Amino acid sequence: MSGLWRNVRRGEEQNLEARLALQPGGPGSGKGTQCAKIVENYGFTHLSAGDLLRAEIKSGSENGTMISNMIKEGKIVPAEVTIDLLKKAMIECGNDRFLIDGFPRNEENRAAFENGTKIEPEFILFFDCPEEEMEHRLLSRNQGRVDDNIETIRKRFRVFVESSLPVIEHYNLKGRVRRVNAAKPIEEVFEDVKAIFAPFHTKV
Ligand SMILES: Nc1ncnc2c1ncn2[C@@H]1O[C@H](COP(=O)(O)OP(=O)(O)O)[C@@H](O)[C@H]1O
Ligand SMILES: Nc1ccn([C@@H]2O[C@H](COP(=O)(O)OP(=O)(O)O)[C@@H](O)[C@H]2O)c(=O)n1
Ligand SMILES: [Mg+2]
Repeated sequence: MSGLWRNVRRGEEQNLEARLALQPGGPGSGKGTQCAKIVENYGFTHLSAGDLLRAEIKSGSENGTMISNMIKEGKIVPAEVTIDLLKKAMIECGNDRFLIDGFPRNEENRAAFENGTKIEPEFILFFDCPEEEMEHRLLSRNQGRVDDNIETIRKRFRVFVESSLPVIEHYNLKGRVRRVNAAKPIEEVFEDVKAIFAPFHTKV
């Protein structure tokens, strides 16, 4: 599917042919874990919105402090910042199939992305997992993340319910959501994920 990016800074337009799967599931539902397995088996490039934002903080960019504060508070970073990073990553990687993890997380993310690209996602992969299980996983993740503490985790859960679930419902009404029971062991979740990705064939 073709989309048109407008590069605001340079006043240029760039064509981007892309097929997208979006993954807005809850914090700790296993998005990153399953994306890594999908990439091993199918020809998708995994882009994690959270990883791109954390890399932007590390790079010392002018937005770094703002992004860092938002992440510590479990808040959603303004869409233009995240979309700019996604856009760059999509253009640079040269692939045309993307699995975008942790996005869109709210209505602003969704509307800005769709209006900016005119690309309709092929499907939305929704990892459904009880909060209790997600909390347990996040507290045992051990990646040194500033937001994996109980206080921020509770805020992230609230943001998920108030802002991300309505986006999933929006796509559900369009028949685009593929729900996966993410409360099972990793390999069992992947069995269900494989059934969804099977039409995209194995990586060549
Ligand atoms: N199905 C699963 N069962 C148990 N633990 C899991 C499962 N999927 C992921 N995990 C673990 O839970 C933590 C969060 O997983 P991650 O993939 O980072 O989730 P997300 O990206 O959705 O926040 C990690 O430590 C991961 O190893
Ligand atoms: N689309 C996005 C994705 C992440 N984020 C920020 O980055 C944080 C971590 O996102 P993440 O996807 O890496 O977190 P997990 O769900 O993987 O635990 C979020 O809590 C937000 O503060 C954002 O602002 N906008
Ligand atoms: Mg993640």
